[in-house]
Amino acid sequence: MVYDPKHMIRFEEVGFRYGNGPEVLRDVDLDLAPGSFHWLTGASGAGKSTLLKLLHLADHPTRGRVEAFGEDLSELKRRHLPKLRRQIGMVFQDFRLLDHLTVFDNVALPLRLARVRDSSLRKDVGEMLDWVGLADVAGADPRTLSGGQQQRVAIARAVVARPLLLLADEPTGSVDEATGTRILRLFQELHRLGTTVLVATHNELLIERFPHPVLRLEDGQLGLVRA
Ligand SMILES: Nc1ncnc2c1ncn2[C@@H]1O[C@H](COP(=O)(O)OP(=O)(O)OP(=O)(O)O)[C@@H](O)[C@H]1O
Repeated sequence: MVYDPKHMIRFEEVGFRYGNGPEVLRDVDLDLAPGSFHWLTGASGAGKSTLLKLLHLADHPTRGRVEAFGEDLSELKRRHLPKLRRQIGMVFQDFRLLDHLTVFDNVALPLRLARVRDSSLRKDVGEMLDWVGLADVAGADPRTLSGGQQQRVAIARAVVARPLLLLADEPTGSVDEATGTRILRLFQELHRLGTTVLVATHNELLIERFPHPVLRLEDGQLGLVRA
C-alpha cells in the first residue's frame, strides 16, 4: 500500500462515546492538510485526548466517517491497520516508555516493529538521540531520567520511523518553560521538514509564541478559533 500524502486525516460528522456514556465528541469535522501545524485546546475533560485517540486510529468513532491517508477506516481490512498507523507518531501525555528497555531500545521499538535492518536501525536511533540531545544516556533505564528527558525519549520514539503525521498530547505538561520551548523547537523543525503536526495543550504561552492555527473543543464540538 502506498499512501497519498495529499490526504492526511479527514473526519466527517464524527461522534464518540465511551460505552453507554454521553457523547464526548459530537459532529466533529476536521480536514488536516498535509504540512499543517495545529494547536488543539479546550478545557480539561473537553475531549482532546479522545480526539487524539481517534486521530491515532486507536479507536473507531461511534458515528461518522474517518478517512486516513485516503483510506476509509470503516472499510479498511484489520490487517492493514498497523501499517496505516505507522504513518502516525504519537507522544502521550504520560510518555508511556517501557521500563524494562533502555532509552535506545525504547526509541528503536517502531523500527523493530517495521522490521528495519539492524545497521540502519542503529544509525537512525543514534541520529535521533543526537537530535533530541540524549546520546549520552542511550543505555540508561528511562526511569532514571528527568521528566523533560523522558519526554524527549518519547518524542524520538514517535518520530524515528519518519511518520507523516505527529500527534502530541500535552507534551509540555510536566516540564519547565525552557524545556517546553526546546520541545516546541523540535516540533517546529519536523514541521519545516514536511511533517504534519497537531499538539494538544493548555499552555497559552506556547500558543502565543508559536502562532499556528488553534482548534478548540467545546461541548464536544470542534471549532477553529485562530486561523
Ligand atoms: N476510558 C474512558 N472511559 C469513560 N470515560 C472516559 C474515558 N476517557 C475519558 N473519558 C471521559 O471523556 C471526557 C473527555 O476526556 P478526555 O480525556 O478526552 O479530555 P481532555 O480534554 O483530554 O482532558 P485533559 O485536558 O484533562 O487531559 C471526560 O468526560 C472523561 O471523563
